[in-house]
Amino acid sequence: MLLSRKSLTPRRCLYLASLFCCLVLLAAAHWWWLAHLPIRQLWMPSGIAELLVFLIILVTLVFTQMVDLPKPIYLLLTLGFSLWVMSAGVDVMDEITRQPLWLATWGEDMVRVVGMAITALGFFRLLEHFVRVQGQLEQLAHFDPLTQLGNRRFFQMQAERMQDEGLSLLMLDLDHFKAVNDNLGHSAGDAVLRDLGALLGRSSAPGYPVRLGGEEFAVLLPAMAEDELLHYAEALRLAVAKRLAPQLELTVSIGAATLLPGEGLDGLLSRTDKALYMAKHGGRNQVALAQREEPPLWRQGR
Ligand SMILES: Nc1nc2c(ncn2[C@@H]2O[C@H](COP(=O)(O)OP(=O)(O)OP(=O)(O)O)[C@@H](O)[C@H]2O)c(=O)[nH]1
Repeated sequence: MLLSRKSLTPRRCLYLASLFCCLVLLAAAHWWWLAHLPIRQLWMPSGIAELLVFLIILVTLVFTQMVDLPKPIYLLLTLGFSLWVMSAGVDVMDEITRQPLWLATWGEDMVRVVGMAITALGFFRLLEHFVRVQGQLEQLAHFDPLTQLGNRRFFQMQAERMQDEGLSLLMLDLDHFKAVNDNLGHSAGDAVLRDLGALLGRSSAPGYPVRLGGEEFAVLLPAMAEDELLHYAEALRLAVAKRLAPQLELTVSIGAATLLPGEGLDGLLSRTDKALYMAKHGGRNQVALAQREEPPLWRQGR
């Protein structure tokens, strides 16, 4: 929850209590020291409007104390609202008793201008903070933290976006990756996945490489003819065999498919997945092209 009483720490309560005391002192000063000046009516429309302004700023200040904000933003908003609420208090008092000019000028106008300026600065900082946090959330929601590639959600969004124009899909799965983890440890396995992500990022233009999960990756491509798609996938397979941790001699199996007329994304995914399965069971380190009715065409890569 945005507003939480937990944020209202004893220190913040003490601060609010001090501010309340200042406001009471301000009212008392007007009552006793300025009582000789002509008394005005608070219950005129302008008086009620000023009372409302005072209350709105006061309530906003209290709410500010109930939100967990970065400290510099919290301090700016609290200082700005405090000055502003004091000036609004002086403004309300002005409706009860006439004030000397110095008080109306310095206690009201100047303090209000400074308070509003500091509050505005606090709000700019707050907006900057929200935009930054929004970017971070977007990154977390759509990108895989290990490889920095898009994740499954990004894949789904991007595939839906490209669907109308037609699209081709490659699904890639590292061969015998478990052995890397088992022999060299999980962090070595992570490093391999990171390197594969970087390699796909460099080699997948004009496609969108994503990590679907584990050691399974995909590349979304604009629709390609079968020959072209095979050629592209083959180049990617060779790039992995040649450049991904050469000392480990890692390879990748690839399933490839192009969206057929009237076919949905689920159909495309299922065909590509089957083609990948066939590539694995055909001996790995190869590309298999999926077709609608017929069994996959094989392309031996060794
Ligand atoms: N280091 C690391 N390993 C992962 C991650 N996600 C999944 N794995 C590992 O990936 C391995 C996948 O193993 P398998 O499904 O047996 O596949 P494989 O060993 O590549 O064998 P084939 O796919 O049949 O060639 C498992 O050991 C998982 O623990 C990850 O984020 N980091």
